[in-house]
Amino acid sequence: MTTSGPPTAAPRTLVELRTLIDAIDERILALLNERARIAAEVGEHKRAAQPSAPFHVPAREREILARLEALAAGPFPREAIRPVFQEIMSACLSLERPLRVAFLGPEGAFSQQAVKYQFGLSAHALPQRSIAAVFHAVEGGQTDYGVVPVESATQGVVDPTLDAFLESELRVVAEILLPLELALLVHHDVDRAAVRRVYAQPELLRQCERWLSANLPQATPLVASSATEAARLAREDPEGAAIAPDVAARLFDLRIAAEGVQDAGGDATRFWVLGRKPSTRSGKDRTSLVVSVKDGPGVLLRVLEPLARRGVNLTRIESRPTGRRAWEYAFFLDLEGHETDEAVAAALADLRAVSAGVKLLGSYPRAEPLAR
Ligand SMILES: O=C(O)C(=O)C[C@]1(C(=O)O)C=C[C@@H](O)C=C1
Repeated sequence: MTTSGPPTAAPRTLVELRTLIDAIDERILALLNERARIAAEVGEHKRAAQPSAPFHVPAREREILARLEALAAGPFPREAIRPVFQEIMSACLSLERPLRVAFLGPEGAFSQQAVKYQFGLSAHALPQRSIAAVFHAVEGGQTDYGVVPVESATQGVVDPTLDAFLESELRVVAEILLPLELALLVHHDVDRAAVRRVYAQPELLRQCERWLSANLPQATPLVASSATEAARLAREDPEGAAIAPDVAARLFDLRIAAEGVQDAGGDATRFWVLGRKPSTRSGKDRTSLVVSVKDGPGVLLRVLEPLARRGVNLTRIESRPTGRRAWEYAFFLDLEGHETDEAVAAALADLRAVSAGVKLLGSYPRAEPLAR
């Protein structure tokens, strides 16, 4: 039997398809240049109209990202929209005035990954020696923002961050949740089988135990003080390797021999972004605060009761001595909602009435954990 009908188009060849992609990329690039010219003009406008107006406008960026994600119709993956446009906005902003962000160094530390994730590659990330130094850089205006860990897989709750807040007027303006992504870093010319020693920070070593015994049974694990120190030690040991974030490979001229070497999934590090001005309401916010109380019977109840009464959801509570007065304790709380929400504002007023003091650390958009 013969079939008749319109001839079906022959599938396009690989060369044809790549030629089409080249032409589309050129159109995208032309559009990016057009966007960048407009952003530079926005910058001139800000400089002329209101010299003190912020160049970085997180609320506008969130609005752009939310609008584009809502428009997602595929096949371009929805989850790729945020990183692509975050990078575009970071690059456009660098034409207005590059953002300066202090982070807990050294170069290659997890906090630097958090800076890259939140502010894009065009931001100037400036490493600081301590959490206190990050606070000082933002307080003194040397940087626009600071990024510090607040709960980490390696340290649990990061005490110096919470303690620094007791003495600072800075605000938490955003939170960042990064999955713990660890890599095995080796020398360029060395095969994984030739590794004799693996350097790692103790908690990171614990997180990779099963992977190491299955994949590098011949290597002796050795403890380092940090992930970057592990990479430095591996660099100096011809038969050494390190467990570290992959960014450390470039900094220490090592090769990524394996990625995702941690055993358990879903472990995330939480960072706070410090700023000088409060963050505006996004509708999906978290509020962090410190409540100081004199020790005595029922103190915890006194702190929790106003929240329960106002229907405010508590997502975390930590207690520690304030170090200022004997038997004075500080409770660090995370609540759902923004400080300007009616229920949260009422609960804060109630807390002020029943405690020795309430210090608001900030209300900021809640971050969802990133998919691996
Ligand atoms: O709308 C602005 O105020 C801009 O500066 C433009 C722009 C963007 O690229 O869209 C850049 C940086 C700001 O953080 C927000 C948005």
